[in-house]
Amino acid sequence: MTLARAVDVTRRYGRELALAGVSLDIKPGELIGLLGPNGAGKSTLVNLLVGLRRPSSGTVTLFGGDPRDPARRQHIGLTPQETGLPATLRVGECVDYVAAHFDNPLERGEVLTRFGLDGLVKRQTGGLSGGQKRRLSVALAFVGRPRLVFLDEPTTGLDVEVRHVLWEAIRAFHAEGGAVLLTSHNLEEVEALATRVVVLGAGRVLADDTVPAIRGLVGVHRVSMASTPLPRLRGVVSTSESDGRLHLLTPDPDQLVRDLVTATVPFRDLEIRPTTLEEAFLQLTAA
Ligand SMILES: Nc1ncnc2c1ncn2[C@@H]1O[C@H](COP(=O)(O)OP(=O)(O)OP(=O)(O)O)[C@@H](O)[C@H]1O
Repeated sequence: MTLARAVDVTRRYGRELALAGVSLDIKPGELIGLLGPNGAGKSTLVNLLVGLRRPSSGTVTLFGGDPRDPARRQHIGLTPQETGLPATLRVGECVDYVAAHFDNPLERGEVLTRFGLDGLVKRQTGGLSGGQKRRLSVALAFVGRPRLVFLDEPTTGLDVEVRHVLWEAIRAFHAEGGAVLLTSHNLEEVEALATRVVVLGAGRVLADDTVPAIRGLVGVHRVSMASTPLPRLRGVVSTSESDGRLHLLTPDPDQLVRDLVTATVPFRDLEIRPTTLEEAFLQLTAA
């Protein structure tokens, strides 16, 4: 069963082609990280899936029907990239207002506890900090007990502590069986949360797989060491230096280590690890 589906979707804004033939299925229990550089088309894809915009061609379905049908939207939650909260409304009133749109909403107290907003129930939203406002905006997506939640850059601009509160709430929803599509520029976030990663670049899907598989697509390892300058070595695709250590990317780390030994390079503290999602992402989107 598919919760949301885009089939060969394009979307134009005038001459701008924001999506150029994108297909995506979201199934129950998935937590999908939608990654891509600025302007890749992430928000456009989210807006099509939730029925805020229509595709120029291709089809989009939500719970098997038209995403613009309010009955289909009863089962989704959404936090757009930019949200506004009525400044004079209190936090508790905001939750109650959203809850009034649903048949079986979460308890107000439960929503506030999950998102670390206890104690703010009587505070007007205009007086909240940026992090508190964002937590409330994300919390409101969960009020109607959705089956599928769309979060467009939920943690951008938040400090580590607040980000982790949101991560825990998203994880708890997912653990209870909820599905999530999350766009993010924070690769650590996608690596920490997502069961599946979709990489968009210039309006196309560049990769769609698990985090380890996306890393594997790039097929390089990072070999790091403390060392004096190195001789030329075979198979090194990039070299960088930080904190007195050299970092080499190579598809064959075993051969590289053999070559280092043969060349009697005086290395120390050798470390070999698979590519991070960030390294894979940079290579995929640079192509
Ligand atoms: N309302 C609009 N009118 C005209 N062009 C638009 C509109 N919305 C988006 N675009 C263009 O479509 C392309 C995709 O934009 P979109 O916002 O979907 O990308 P994104 O991946 O979400 O970017 P970001 O990470 O910066 O939020 C961009 O080139 C953008 O300028």
